[in-house]
Amino acid sequence: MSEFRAFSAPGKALLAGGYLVLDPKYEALVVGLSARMHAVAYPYDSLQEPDSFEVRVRSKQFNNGEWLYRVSPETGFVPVSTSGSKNPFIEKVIANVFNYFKPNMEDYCSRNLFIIDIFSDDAYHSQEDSVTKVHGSRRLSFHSHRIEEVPKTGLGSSAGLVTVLTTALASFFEPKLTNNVEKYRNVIHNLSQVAHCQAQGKIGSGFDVAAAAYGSIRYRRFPPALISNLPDLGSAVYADELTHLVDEVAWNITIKSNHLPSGLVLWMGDIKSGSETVKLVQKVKKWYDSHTPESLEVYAELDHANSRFMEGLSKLDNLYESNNDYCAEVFESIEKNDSTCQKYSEITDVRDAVATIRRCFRKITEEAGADIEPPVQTKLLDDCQTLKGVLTCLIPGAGGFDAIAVIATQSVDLRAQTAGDERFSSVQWLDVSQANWGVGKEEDPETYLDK
Ligand SMILES: Nc1ncnc2c1ncn2[C@@H]1O[C@H](COP(=O)(O)OP(=O)(O)O)[C@@H](O)[C@H]1O
Ligand SMILES: C[C@@](O)(CCOP(=O)(O)OP(=O)(O)O)CC(=O)O
Repeated sequence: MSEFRAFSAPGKALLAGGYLVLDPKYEALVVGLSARMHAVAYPYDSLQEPDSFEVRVRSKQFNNGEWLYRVSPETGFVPVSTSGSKNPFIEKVIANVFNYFKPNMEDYCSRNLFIIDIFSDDAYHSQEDSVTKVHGSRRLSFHSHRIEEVPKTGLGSSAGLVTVLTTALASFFEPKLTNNVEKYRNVIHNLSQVAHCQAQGKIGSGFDVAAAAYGSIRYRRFPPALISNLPDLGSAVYADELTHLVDEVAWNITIKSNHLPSGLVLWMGDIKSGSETVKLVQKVKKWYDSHTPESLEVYAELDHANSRFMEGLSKLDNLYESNNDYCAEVFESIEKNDSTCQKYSEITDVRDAVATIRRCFRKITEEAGADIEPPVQTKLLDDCQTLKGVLTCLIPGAGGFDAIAVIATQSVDLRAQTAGDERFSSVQWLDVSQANWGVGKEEDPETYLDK
């Protein structure tokens, strides 16, 4: 592939299945978000030295946002940084894409320099200390700090980066990929899961990478051993083992396309407080292991409530598609958010399921000492629940202090409804909503190019 091409991958919000999704027994609901990570691949260029590849990844929105890595067949495509700065996510993507495609130097001797630009939409990061500039024909935020120093909003920037960079890098080796990402989606997903786990140094559930690859989905995880059993990068068998895992091994993963009800919109509130997911996961695991069989019962209740939540959303989606008089009554009731809501099981089923989920998470919060739904978030969610147009609201993902997710009717404007209301002073509503499609080609790559 020799012309400019661009790709993007969505962010994520885990709406049901936090913690349980770490166990393949349980299914989760993760929604793709309109905030996307973008990658622009430039035509091949050539290095003076014909015995290795150089991959240059530039993130111009961030200070020192450039990473140069050299790889060669002789060293098992182990990336060597030639720019001084390192980015583990970029490094592992390069390592795995090259080990999967195993290019030989003869085929690429005059096209062994790959240049890729990365862009991230505003919602992924705090906009403090940034300026908005027109780049190409896009308005982007440019930060005065390094990417590692810019506060995040937890929308899955690393999962989106790994997935979109895997896609862009693979497009240098597979010419047909650019115009048919769908055909290579599974390969992109598998390579991205491996790279993301290796870069993070841990094997999470992978829901975030799955959402970046496939969009809004119902998700059941892959067995961690698939990745932990891989040999060390650089070993003589790594490339073959990786290819076997990506192409031939059954991952036993569940990825079912899903979406929020058409008549409803997802609002994400950023609370500008941090949450340490790794520490929360450790505390919950310790609680789970030390409180059996009660903890198993809590998980079973959570799983049942998660399923009822997902089914309730599907029922509302079908109702909205029916577009009949009863549908109008139900959605008008959500708009009013008054006592009439009690008349409609389509509303009460979803709210009862979320109430059970929240109650179980508060129980774990108390018993495990893990702030999944701490009291300040309970108060905020209870206040959100009273707002016009709100169907339900919850703490996404691992929970904590940093975010809330609200599902509301299309016409509602939570910014206007909460402006000046002290109860919501800690909330910054992100300019993001649900977007159901995964990694894909962008039709207008020239819009990323600064003339
Ligand atoms: N636009 C970007 N350019 C380069 N690296 C990025 C970019 N966005 C995210 N990253 C990488 O991902 C890391 C953040 O990943 P992580 O801590 O998992 O946050 P998140 O929850 O947003 O995925 C950053 O420190 C950086 O290494
Ligand atoms: C606890 C989890 O099940 C979900 C964490 O969801 P978040 O969306 O909170 O994840 P981060 O963005 O990494 O903080 C861990 C997992 O599934 O890997």
